[in-house]
Amino acid sequence: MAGPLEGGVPGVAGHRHADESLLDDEKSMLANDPGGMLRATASAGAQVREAAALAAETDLSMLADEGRPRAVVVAGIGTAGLTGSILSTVAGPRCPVPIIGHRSPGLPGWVGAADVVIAVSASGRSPEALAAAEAAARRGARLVAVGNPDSELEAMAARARAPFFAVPRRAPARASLWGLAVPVLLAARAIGLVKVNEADLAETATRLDADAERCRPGADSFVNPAKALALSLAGSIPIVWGSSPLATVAARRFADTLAANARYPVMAGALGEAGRGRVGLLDGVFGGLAESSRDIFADSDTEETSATRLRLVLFRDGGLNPEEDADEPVAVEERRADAVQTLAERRGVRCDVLTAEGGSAIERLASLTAVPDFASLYLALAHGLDPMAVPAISEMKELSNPLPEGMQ
Ligand SMILES: O=P(O)(O)OC[C@H]1O[C@](O)(CO)[C@@H](O)[C@@H]1O
Repeated sequence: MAGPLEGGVPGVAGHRHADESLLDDEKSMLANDPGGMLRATASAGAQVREAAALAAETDLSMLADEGRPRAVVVAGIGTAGLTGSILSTVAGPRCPVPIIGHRSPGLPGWVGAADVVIAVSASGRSPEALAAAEAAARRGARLVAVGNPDSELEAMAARARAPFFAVPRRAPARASLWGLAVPVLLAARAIGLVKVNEADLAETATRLDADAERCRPGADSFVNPAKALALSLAGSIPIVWGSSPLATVAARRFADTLAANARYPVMAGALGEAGRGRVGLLDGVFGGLAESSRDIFADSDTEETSATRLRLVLFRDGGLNPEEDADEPVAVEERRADAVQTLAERRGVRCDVLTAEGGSAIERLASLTAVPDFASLYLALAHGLDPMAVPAISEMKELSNPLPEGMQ
């Protein structure tokens, strides 16, 4: 096994090869996760409950009173930005109002008084969310803000007399997905765009709790689906495809957490789109060609057996009310998912399948994010990486942000 990187970039340390034994000992795993990402991820169910309680205390009457908006813009970056995709998929294709995710500072030029802007930022200070909130207030759009209490975003919402969901920041944004997403959904519910009810939220929270229990650090790999998924992806280039729009949101989320926590390069997207192009990867040097040149009797250190390979992760979603809810018949999505599994099998590319469960869109989404979230943490830990501190993100901020005045 390769040792930690030496003499490299400060703060960049870890093992080139995943070490399964690092996932055996709960105590040392927790020590290797000093920022508490495992604990924060296990709080997903509690985040749903807390956000639902928060919404009950937030006065959203100003949103509801002004009736249906022309469009809803969800502004934010990273995990905050993903909440826009979540809202869009929960609202479904029959939603009468366009829902637009906006991930750069400010707002599109057409946004005005007829629209609703939901500005989301876990820290309450991303330039993307702040500039959107400021532009929304200036242009007279209805504004709702979601983020850290006592932040610039809260102050901006107060100045604009806009509702603010104060989501306490206890972990990095990527471990706070549910705390950010639920207020966005409940703001959209107040304007009649989604049908999330209290039972859906309670069932989603219960499911997230149950998955956190199955994926707990003390559970061994053979009973812990997240450790098993992490080890199955170790050393590979994962491809994550979603069979439906909802499953695709979960696939993109997995790509984000695998990249930020485990620092793995991932390709993710909709299977429908992939089937017209990217599915060709299965035939290429990391796919079928790598598998066909593998010598199963060779020493495991030889180039042939240790070559980087693709691993397919397929998120399947049978759909809930296919006739009413989807543009594409579920049977088509299912046939496509069966087909890609056959393609992978024919080429010897390993495929892990996760199937959505639950009675509402939000619960089905949760059922496709819980195990993968934990898997991204276990993959980081198996490589000796701290899943929280990402030197490249801090360095990127440092190098790209201008120095404060007087320090140039
Ligand atoms: O939700 P925030 O605090 O606005 O941060 C936006 C994004 O920026 C990061 O903090 C990285 O700088 C991500 O982790 C996060 O999703």
